[in-house]
Amino acid sequence: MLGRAAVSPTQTPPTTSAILVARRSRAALVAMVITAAGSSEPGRAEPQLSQPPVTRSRRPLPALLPLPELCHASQPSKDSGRMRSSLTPLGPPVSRDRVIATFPKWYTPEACLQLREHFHRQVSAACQRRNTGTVGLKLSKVVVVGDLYVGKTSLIHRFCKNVFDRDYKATIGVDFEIERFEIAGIPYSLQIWDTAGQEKFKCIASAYYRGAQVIITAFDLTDVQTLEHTRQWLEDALRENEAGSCFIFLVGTKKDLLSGAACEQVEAEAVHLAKEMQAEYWSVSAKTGENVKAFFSRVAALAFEQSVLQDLERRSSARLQVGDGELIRMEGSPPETQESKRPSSLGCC
Ligand SMILES: Nc1nc2c(ncn2[C@@H]2O[C@H](COP(=O)(O)OP(=O)(O)OP(=O)(O)O)[C@@H](O)[C@H]2O)c(=O)[nH]1
Repeated sequence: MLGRAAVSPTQTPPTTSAILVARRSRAALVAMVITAAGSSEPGRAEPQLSQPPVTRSRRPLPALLPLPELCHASQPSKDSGRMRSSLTPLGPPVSRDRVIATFPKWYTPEACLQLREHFHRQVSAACQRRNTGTVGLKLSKVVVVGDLYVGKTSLIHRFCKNVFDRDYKATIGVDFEIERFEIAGIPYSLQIWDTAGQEKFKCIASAYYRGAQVIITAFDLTDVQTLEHTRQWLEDALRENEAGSCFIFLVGTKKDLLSGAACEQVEAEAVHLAKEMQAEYWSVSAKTGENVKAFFSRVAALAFEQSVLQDLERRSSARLQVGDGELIRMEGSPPETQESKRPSSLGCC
């Protein structure tokens, strides 16, 4: 399991800024920066819920800081249903259900970031020519935020591990999973960050918002207050990122708990808010798995397209045409600045 520390609640946890390096069960090597949240002890946080009854088993998790290059090289090797991409000679094969050949569709056209049904023309051409630069080596950061108990962890676990746990274990600080895809024949990875919804861990979690390519704001379809809070969650996440640099998704969870009519009513409200937030809207259920794979495929495809377009743009702007048309390649253009530019052709946030 990536992003989870094997620290028992009974163990005395390391104090502020103690850095551990551990070998994870999925052979990931990560550096874990453990920081105490206020006066609360990492790994011993008691979920503070005003509402639902909870199982008091805890997720003894400190904040985790991955080393992207190590994480990328240390993916889980599940045996079944894998395809080996010709472009990933070093990594294990990508699971069949992570292969995206056609552009995944939106949930509702009323609140969607991209109405196209096909990959961007330039992106398709670049993929066909295998001219996608360093995109295949990139880990795109996805940050999931929202109130406690809305089902952020459950959503990620349903997608990454195909499991659902009825018991609530509060996330302490942050946690992450890495999912590898093959999109239009090109390897691509998402680093999906699960953040704590509890107020007292917000200071830890917010330290990990920076550099997000995708922000997922989650709310519970059965609790309208959590929808109202998404605005604030988004604001906090955007504060740590460059304006216009992130794809934003608004996701209603626990769809299985609502009847069709009740769901439609909340969805109408959520779609309205999504438009204001310039977000794409989805309703999902981690319990039944409804829409979970389709949703993350959409996230991966949009992030991939953006990465390819940015890479093409970065490479073309690094060339200066001179004299009789000879090209000079400029080395060392600042990658951060270039990376953070959203291509206008994507037409989103
Ligand atoms: N019926 C149903 N229950 C769900 C669903 N998703 C999550 N839950 C339940 O809701 C509770 C909270 O889920 P979590 O995924 O732990 O919530 P969280 O948002 O990660 O909470 P924090 O880590 O505290 O921020 C758990 O008891 C889950 O079993 C769903 O799709 N359907």
